[in-house]
Amino acid sequence: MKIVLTDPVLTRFFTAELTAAGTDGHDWRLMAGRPDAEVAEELVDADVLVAARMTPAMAEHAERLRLVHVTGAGYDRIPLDVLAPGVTVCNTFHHGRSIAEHVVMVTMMLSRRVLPVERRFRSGRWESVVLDSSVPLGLGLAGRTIGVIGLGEIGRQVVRATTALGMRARAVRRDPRAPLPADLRLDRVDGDDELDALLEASDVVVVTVPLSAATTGLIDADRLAVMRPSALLVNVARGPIVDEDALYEALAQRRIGGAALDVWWSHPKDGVGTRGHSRPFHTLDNVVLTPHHSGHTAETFGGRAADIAANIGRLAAGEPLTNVVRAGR
Ligand SMILES: NC(=O)C1=CN([C@@H]2O[C@H](COP(=O)(O)OP(=O)(O)OC[C@H]3O[C@@H](n4cnc5c(N)ncnc54)[C@H](O)[C@@H]3O)[C@@H](O)[C@H]2O)C=CC1
Ligand SMILES: O=C(O)C(=O)CO
Repeated sequence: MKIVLTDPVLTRFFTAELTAAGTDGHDWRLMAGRPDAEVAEELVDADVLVAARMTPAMAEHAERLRLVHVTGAGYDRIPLDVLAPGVTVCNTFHHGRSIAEHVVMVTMMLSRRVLPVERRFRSGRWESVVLDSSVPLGLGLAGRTIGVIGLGEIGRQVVRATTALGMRARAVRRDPRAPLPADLRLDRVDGDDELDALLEASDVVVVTVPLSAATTGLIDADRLAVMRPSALLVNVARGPIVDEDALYEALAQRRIGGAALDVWWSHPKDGVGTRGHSRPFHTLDNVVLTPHHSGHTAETFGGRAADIAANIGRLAAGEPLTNVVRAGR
């Protein structure tokens, strides 16, 4: 099979793992960082694309394609409506713990004012930041409430990690009655129509739902207005789930306590700029900003490479694939 790989992280660290595990002998084309037009040309006679993103032009001309293996969980950047009906789309997981650890880290950075304290200390000022009336006193996490929007791979690991620190957790999910693992210590699980109640009650709100028509702009000005003035918003899912202008205004006017943003409204490859945002979030001191970095660990990518290799082996052997998000007809 001809397999086109465009994911730069998998290419850098896991090419050997991908090309082993029952997939030897295939014709791998490593195209990370190459222009979209070149990738599209390479896909004309390819069997498999392993990628985080695919343009409609790539999909239009990929006539031999049988499988698009997304290298992450979200497949919002795969043009399902343009892909031929025979193409199967699979995704991968293994990121839940790494992202939950990131959520704990950035929540603590915000609640304990790590960035302003560290910046002052670097500039040679030892005196306690708490004596500066412009910097609110740090807050501990134990006993505070974390509100998790979505209870999939990430949401569940966030609940496990934060309740282990003594936080109280509540969540909204589409079907609040569906069974959940018994070890999840949740005070309350509501349907997604109870989102406002979660926002009102939470000290930390974590966004972990996929991007879809239903979740675009889910956290808008009205929803931000419901949040507590000290509340922190952590978005590790996708940028457009939160309204960019409304969030910037809420942070700049200190109507919420702070935000940790790992995901953005635009992506460098889309040609919209390299910061991922059009409002100056990088000038605010109540934010922690990371470039889609929350899942970047050896554990995440090692697990993903193994899953993708195994699925390619199954495809070659004519066996059923795992993690199918759209079955080719
Ligand atoms: N920052 C990063 O590096 C990463 C970001 N992501 C993003 O996070 C999203 C979630 O990832 P996982 O938890 O692994 O996916 P998942 O598929 O395991 O869980 C998503 C959950 O959200 C629920 N959901 C969907 N719409 C909802 C709504 N309107 N209200 C409440 N719940 C809703 C689903 O039923 C599901 O339980 C992905 O789709 C992706 O966009 C995923 C992995 C890494
Ligand atoms: O898995 C995903 O959806 C990501 O965003 C990147 O790992």
